[in-house]
Amino acid sequence: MTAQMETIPVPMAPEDTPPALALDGVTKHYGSSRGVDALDLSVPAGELVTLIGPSGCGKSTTLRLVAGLERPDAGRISVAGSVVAGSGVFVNPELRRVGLVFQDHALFPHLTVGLNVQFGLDRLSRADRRRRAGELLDLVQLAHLADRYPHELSGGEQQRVALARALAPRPAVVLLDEPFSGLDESLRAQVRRDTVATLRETGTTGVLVTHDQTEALSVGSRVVVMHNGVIEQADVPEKVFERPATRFVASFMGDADFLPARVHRALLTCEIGIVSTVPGWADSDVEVDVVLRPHEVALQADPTASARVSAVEYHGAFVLHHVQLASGRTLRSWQPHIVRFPIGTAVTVTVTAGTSPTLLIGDRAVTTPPLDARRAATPHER
Ligand SMILES: Nc1ncnc2c1ncn2[C@@H]1O[C@H](COP(=O)(O)OP(=O)(O)OP(=O)(O)O)[C@@H](O)[C@H]1O
Repeated sequence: MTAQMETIPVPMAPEDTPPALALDGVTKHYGSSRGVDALDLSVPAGELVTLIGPSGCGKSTTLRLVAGLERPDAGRISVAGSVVAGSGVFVNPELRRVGLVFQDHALFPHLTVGLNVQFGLDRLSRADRRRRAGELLDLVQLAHLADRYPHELSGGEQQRVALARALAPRPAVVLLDEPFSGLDESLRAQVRRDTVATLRETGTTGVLVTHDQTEALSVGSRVVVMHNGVIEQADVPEKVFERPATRFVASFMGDADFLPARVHRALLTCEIGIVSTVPGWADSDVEVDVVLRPHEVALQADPTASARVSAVEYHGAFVLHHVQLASGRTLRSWQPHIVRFPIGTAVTVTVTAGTSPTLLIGDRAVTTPPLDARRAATPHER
């Protein structure tokens, strides 16, 4: 039988549906320390956004502001079209239609699984509470554990209960703060798949905070990269990885090396030679930095080459080679597990065919030549 990949369709909201979550110039400072600054973000209904950035970049502050655990200094937050903070409004957390799932699950230890899931449903009748909790426990396949207490569950089961509890009141948006980081590696991938499937199945809008680049890229229909309290880039995963908007995003989302380079007559060259053509840059002569990722860098043993393998890291399926160029700069190259050049091997370094790398001027990516880089092509170049 042929294996088939199952794709889960993302529910599309009607065009006139307001975003499930909108942040408009949201700012929060703690004394002289910047929590977040002028955040703008719109999350359409049904979308699962991942929020990633280094420690202290403002991820938790963003979630806390949306949940109503902090008040913004400026800006406005709307949930499903209603302002919940800003413009003189502050809606209390329990009235915001925002669900929360934390890393430590934060289940009530003295309540059974069933009662944990019923917790936020106090406006329903007792019978309706039980029915709704039952539906959610069915959804996360834990109905048989409804009478257990949290300490009688595995970490993965506790995480599913926390998700069921967050979804039970039909929130407009669920915030998930590193929900898988307390789970061991073997369980993590399965719980992650189950969680994403549950969110998709229920058409729930989610904002998931993670430290893990692979998780951010594989789970999010959009990835929001934060740095120093601001959003550096918010885009589909392919764009964030393949077309990073800034030097920071290029280096934070995956491995990246940077080499000084020049675009001259639409040819991108750097220390390793011609890298690619750059359509649209025919009239430019400009210094840039080129971003090269290890999977784009090819190596070939060549005793006459000036580059040397300086370190080799075995990663199982692939072997990461560090190569020192004549200038002393280093590039990295992924090789399949059967290729392992000994340290000191002289190698020719090229860029794999079809690569069109990101170019940076200063810390920003550029796709068109800067105006002052246009030059009058000399007659013999025409
Ligand atoms: N209650 C607070 N008082 C003072 N400063 C705070 C407070 N909460 C957060 N900060 C500061 O705001 C900035 C953003 O913190 P935040 O917790 O949002 O970062 P984070 O991206 O969630 O980090 P981590 O990944 O480590 O959890 C940091 O500089 C932090 O020190």
